[in-house]
Amino acid sequence: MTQRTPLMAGNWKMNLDHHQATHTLQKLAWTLKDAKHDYATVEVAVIPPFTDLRSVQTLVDADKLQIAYGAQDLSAHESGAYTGEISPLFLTKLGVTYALVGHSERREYHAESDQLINAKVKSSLKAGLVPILCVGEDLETRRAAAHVQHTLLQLEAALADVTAEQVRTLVIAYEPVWAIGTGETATPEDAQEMSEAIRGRVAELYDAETAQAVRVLYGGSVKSSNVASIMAKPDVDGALVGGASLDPEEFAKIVRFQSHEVGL
Ligand SMILES: O=C(CO)COP(=O)(O)O
Repeated sequence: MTQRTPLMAGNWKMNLDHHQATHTLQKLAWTLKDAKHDYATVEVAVIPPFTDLRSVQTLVDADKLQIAYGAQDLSAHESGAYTGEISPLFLTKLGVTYALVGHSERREYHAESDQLINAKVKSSLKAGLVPILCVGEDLETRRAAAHVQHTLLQLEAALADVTAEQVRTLVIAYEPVWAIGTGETATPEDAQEMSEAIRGRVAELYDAETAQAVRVLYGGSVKSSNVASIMAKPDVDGALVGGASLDPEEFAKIVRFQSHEVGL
């Protein structure tokens, strides 16, 4: 069985300018250093706004930080007349590791279709970025008990023409829309049900080895007080954290969930 390294990724959304980003990242790095955090046991990533990425890169390089960083979105195209878009190649040039693809806020406010999300998954993989593919249902869909079917359809559409080899490197984030920024968290059982279903569908679409390699994160109101019980579930490999990742001490506690068994 493949050993999957847990990943804690902080999605800053449209918060923190490049000065604030530097301070926040510095504080996160110091807090984790003080706690003697072993990055080989739990990987850490921050996902700042585009305008912060160069400053983040400079700090990571200068202080030789082991914290990875990602982009919140990217273009499906490499270059050309696409005003306002960011090429995946520009991101790799900045040392970016991850790219969020299909976050629910992009799906909702920018009407991103499954087809576009599939194109972005492929453009990030082509550029050598690791997509963090976001899937998840809204409240209405959950109330209708159609959440598993809905989320797996999003998954399948996003993975069209993506090879098993590529999927093994992928991160999938299950983010139920009703739990994002609401303080409402899915139960650990909800997170496990969907993570297991996602892994099961990857096994059907590809093979068991691929399904064992892919990392599945949970996202939606994750805090230091609820992360440990969610991480205790066998198919949950980490968290995509919004609001709580803006506070470096709180985010460090989330990263260090193994050292404080809160909520278990
Ligand atoms: O959307 C999220 C992360 O991408 C979750 O946000 P919150 O942790 O603020 O609910």
